[in-house]
Amino acid sequence: MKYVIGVDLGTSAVKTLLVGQDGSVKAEATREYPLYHDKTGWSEQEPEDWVTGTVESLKELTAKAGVGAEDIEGISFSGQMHGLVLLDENNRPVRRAILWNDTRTTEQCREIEKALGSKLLSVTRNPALEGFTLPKILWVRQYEPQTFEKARVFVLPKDYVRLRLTGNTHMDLSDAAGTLLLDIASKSWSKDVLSAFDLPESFCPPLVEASGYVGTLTVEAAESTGLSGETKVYAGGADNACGAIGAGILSPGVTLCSVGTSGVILTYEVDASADYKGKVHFFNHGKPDGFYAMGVTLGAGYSLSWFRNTFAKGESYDVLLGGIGEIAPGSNGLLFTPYLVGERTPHADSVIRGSFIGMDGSHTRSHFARAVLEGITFSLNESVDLFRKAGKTVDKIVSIGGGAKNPAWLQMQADIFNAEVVALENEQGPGLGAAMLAAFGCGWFPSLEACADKFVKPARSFKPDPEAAERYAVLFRVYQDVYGATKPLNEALLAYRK
Ligand SMILES: Nc1ncnc2c1ncn2[C@@H]1O[C@H](COP(=O)(O)OP(=O)(O)O)[C@@H](O)[C@H]1O
Ligand SMILES: O=C(CO)[C@@H](O)[C@H](O)COP(=O)(O)O
Repeated sequence: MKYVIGVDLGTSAVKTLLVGQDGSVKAEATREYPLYHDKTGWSEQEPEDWVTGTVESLKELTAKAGVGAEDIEGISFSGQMHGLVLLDENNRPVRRAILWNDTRTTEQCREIEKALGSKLLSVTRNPALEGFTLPKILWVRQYEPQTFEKARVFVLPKDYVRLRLTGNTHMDLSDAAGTLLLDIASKSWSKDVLSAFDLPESFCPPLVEASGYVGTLTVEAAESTGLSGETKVYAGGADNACGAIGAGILSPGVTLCSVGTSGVILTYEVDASADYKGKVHFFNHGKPDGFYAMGVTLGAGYSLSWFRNTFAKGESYDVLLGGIGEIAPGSNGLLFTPYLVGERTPHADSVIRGSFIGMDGSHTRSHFARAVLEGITFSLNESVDLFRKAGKTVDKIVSIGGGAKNPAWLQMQADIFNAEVVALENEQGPGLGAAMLAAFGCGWFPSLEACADKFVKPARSFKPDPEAAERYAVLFRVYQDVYGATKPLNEALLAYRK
């Protein structure tokens, strides 16, 4: 049998999947890497850590798969979006990458709004948010001019890893869509945006489709990963575009819920005509000519990993969450908002922070753990609510990402979203989506849809429990009030953050 590899360069770790022509996952490997928060609101990673992690993970994957290197035909990538990697004339990073969940750029966002006016939404189809790439470029130019002086081109996280494996620089459209530099509808770098900020077109890498062929592995990359130098490399896409592909969301109808470090509610859009007035993100899909709209919770899986690392260091998620099934919906009056790094949808707010409301002496660690999951899911439900109010039917949701590993959380999602939630055989949607881009690129299937018929394998379905859904519908309104009530308090606390 022939195989392809999907590499998912996430925020917490890189995950690699070896997938056979029949869609079966033959082997998996993963490597974690650190996240640096040197100041409040800052979030950075070392691009070299991504490369080392990817190479080691691929090496483990090829070693344990027991498959001949010549049988692995293609490889593609899924990557955390928006992260700025500035490269010098020798393609070396000039500083650490500034990530999607870094919110230092509020000042630059206001500058972008002022300079572009209505073009911001009509061309880039998105508002200026701290997490996007252009504000980060402007921040480095303003605050680190000597560093910026060395930069010749910018790329996004997975593009840097692919560059190191192939020697070639590219960016795919689905990831370019999250930079605020792309004309989304015409699929080209926007001359208007580039000239407004005096950036040369050479600062942007050549654009390709997510399934576009971009070369083969270098001799060194083949040697260090155990792959063949003949393995074909396909560009890959933004992790949410790949998550959508890996969940089979290639036409309207089914919605995606992804809980990785961030959390996402995503719907397919057939063309660029939908107008959400900037309330949700609007990006190019990894399927050629497709689009998607999505709401984002900045600290979804991150809230749970923070909770575990702070209060149950070294414990597995399964042990930490073991007791939540015995607690009724509502966590005995304990409510959590997951604003640990600020929020995006529906409140684009870099100052807001999280809270536990309603603590009393009866609450155990399991109540807190359940409240964290409920708060994350309520935040995602704000996006579900927004799509429903915009006229979309949200009655079936495919759930992927690390958060989809826990069945109690999947049931909670069904109850809070009041929709059927479907989990797949393998929760690694973005990695599978990347493998599908390689399979499609290799010509195994005439379309991504045909590939999805074979590769996307629904495993379990969770239906809303009417009583729990009703209880949550009432509590959701209380959750929604917490933002407004805690906003002035957080603004007052800002002076105390380092
Ligand atoms: N067994 C589990 N049960 C519940 N949640 C989990 C489990 N394992 C991981 N997670 C959640 O998934 C997150 C990681 O998801 P992942 O999709 O790997 O993220 P990323 O792509 O951002 O690296 C963790 O931060 C955690 O919140
Ligand atoms: O910023 C966004 C989307 O706009 C995030 O969804 C990132 O793409 C990171 O994803 P994960 O690491 O959580 O998968």
